[in-house]
Amino acid sequence: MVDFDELVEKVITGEIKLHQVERYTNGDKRLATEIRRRALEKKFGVSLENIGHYSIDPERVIGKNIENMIGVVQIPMGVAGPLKINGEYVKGEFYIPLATTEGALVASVNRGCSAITAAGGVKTTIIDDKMTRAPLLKCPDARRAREVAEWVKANIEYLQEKAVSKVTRHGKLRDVKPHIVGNNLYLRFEFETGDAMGMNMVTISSEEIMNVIEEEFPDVKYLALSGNLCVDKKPNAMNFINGRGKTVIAEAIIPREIVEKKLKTTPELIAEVNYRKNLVGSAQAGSYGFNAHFANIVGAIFLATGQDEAQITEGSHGITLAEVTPEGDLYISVTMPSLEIGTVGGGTRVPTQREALSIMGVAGGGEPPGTNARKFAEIIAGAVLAGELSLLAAIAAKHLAKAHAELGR
Ligand SMILES: CC(C)(COP(=O)([O-])OP(=O)([O-])OC[C@H]1O[C@@H](n2cnc3c(N)ncnc32)[C@H](O)[C@@H]1OP(=O)([O-])[O-])[C@@H](O)C(=O)NCCC(=O)NCCSC(=O)C[C@@](C)(O)CC(=O)[O-]
Ligand SMILES: NC(=O)C1=CN([C@@H]2O[C@H](COP(=O)(O)OP(=O)(O)OC[C@H]3O[C@@H](n4cnc5c(N)ncnc54)[C@H](OP(=O)(O)O)[C@@H]3O)[C@@H](O)[C@H]2O)C=CC1
Repeated sequence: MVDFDELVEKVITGEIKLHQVERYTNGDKRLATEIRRRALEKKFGVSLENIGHYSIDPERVIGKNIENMIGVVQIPMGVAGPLKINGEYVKGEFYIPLATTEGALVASVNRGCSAITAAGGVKTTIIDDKMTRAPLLKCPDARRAREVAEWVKANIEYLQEKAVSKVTRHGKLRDVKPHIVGNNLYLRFEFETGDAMGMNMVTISSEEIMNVIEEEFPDVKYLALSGNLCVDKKPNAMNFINGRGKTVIAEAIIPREIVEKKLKTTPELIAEVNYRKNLVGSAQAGSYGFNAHFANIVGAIFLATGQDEAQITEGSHGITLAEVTPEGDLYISVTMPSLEIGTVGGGTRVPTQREALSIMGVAGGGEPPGTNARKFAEIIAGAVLAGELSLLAAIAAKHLAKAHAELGR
C-alpha cells in the first residue's frame, strides 16, 4: 500500500530523489508523476493544476520519451490549408497542424496556402536523404588518420554487415565523409534511416562501427561518439552545404492577379524585399537563414508532430528565392538543406503528436520504408513556402505590424 502524502514529504526533503519515486509506487508511473508534481506544489507553494491535466499515459512515455515526469505543457494547435502539393511522394491537398502561441502565424501560413493552392499548387523535390553521425578518433598522426579513413571508405559494406545490421533493420550505412584535423579523424557517417529521423539508430550503429575500427587499428583511440561534425542541434555551415536529414526544395509560380488580390502587393515588391532582406540582409548578419521565418513553420510543425525540437535549429537553415517571371508572375522557392524529421520513433509515438501526423496521412512507417518521412518532408517544405510567401507579402505591403497588432496582442 502506497502512502501518497508520506512519499510527497520524502520527495520534498530529498530523502527520495525525483527519479526514484517509481521504486516506491510499485512501478506505477502515473502515481509517481502525481507525487512529483504534488511535491513541487507543496515545496514552492504553487498550483500546477493545468500541468496536471493530460490524456497522455505516463506508462507509455516515461522511460522512452521523458524522465521525472510531472505532467504536460499544452500549446494551442491550429491548422492551415488546404495546400495543394505536387510532390514526388505526395500529391493532393493537405492540412498542416501548427502548434504555436504566436498570433498571426497560422493565419499567415493559411494565407500562403490559399494563394499557392489557387495558383495550382507547390512543386516539391527531395534532393537528398541521409542522417549523419561523426565519431572522433585520436590517431598517432595525420598520416595514420588518412590510412584509417581510406580503410573505412573501402569497407562500407563490411561495416554495414559486421556492425550496423547487428543493431537495426532499417538503418543502412551508405557512405562516409572523413575530415582530418591534425591527429584527429572525424568520420562523418551517412545512413539511410527509413521513416525514422534516425539519431538513436545512427548513434547506436556508430558505436558498433567504432568497436570494429578499434579492433582493426589498436593504435587509434576512439574518443567521442559525436565529434561535432555530425552536426546535430547547432547552427553550422556543414549541414547547410552538405545537407542532413532531408534536403528538400519547394517551388511555386503565383500569377500576378493572385499576388495582387490575395497578398495585397506585387511580384516586383516581393522579389525586391526578398533580395534586400533575405539575401543581402542575411549576408550582412552572417546568418544561415537566408529566409524570413523558416523557424516559425518548422518549429510549429515539429512541436505538433513530435519531432526533436532542438533540430529546429538546422531546420531553420535555408534560402528563399523570389523572382518576377518573364510573364510578370512571381516565382518563389524555399531550399531547405537540413530537415531532420521522422514519422516513426521518438516523439512521434506520443498519441497527440501521432494524431497530428495522421491529419497529413503520414503517421507511422511507409511502404516501402522511408516514403512516409519523405512525404512529410515535402508537406513541411510546402508549408514553409506558404509562410515565406505570406510574410514577405505582408512586409512588402507594410502589413506586418498591423497584422500582429490585430492578431497577436
Ligand atoms: C495576417 C494576414 C494573413 C492577414 O492578411 P490579409 O491579406 O489582410 O487577410 P484577408 O482577410 O484578406 O485574407 C486573406 C487570406 O489570409 C488568410 N487569413 C486571414 N486572416 C486569417 C485568420 N484570422 N485565420 C486564418 N486565416 C486567415 C486566409 O487564407 C485568407 O484567404 P481565404 O482563405 O479566406 O481565401 C497577413 O497580414 C499576414 O500574413 N501577415 C504576416 C504575419 C506573419 O507571417 N507572421 C509570422 C510571424 S513574423 C516573425 O515571427 C518573424 C519575423 C518577422 O520577425 C522575421 C523577420 O525578421 O522577417
Ligand atoms: N542518441 C542520440 O545521440 C540522439 C537521440 N535523439 C533522439 O532520438 C530519437 C529518434 O531516434 P530514431 O533513431 O529516429 O528513433 P528510434 O530510436 O525510436 O528508432 C526507430 C525505431 O523504429 C523502428 N522502425 C519501425 N519501422 C520503421 C521504419 N519504417 N523506418 C525506420 N525505422 C522503423 C526501428 O527499428 P530498426 O532499428 O530495427 O530498423 C527503430 O527501432 C528522438 O527521441 C530524438 O530526440 C536525438 C539526438 C541525438
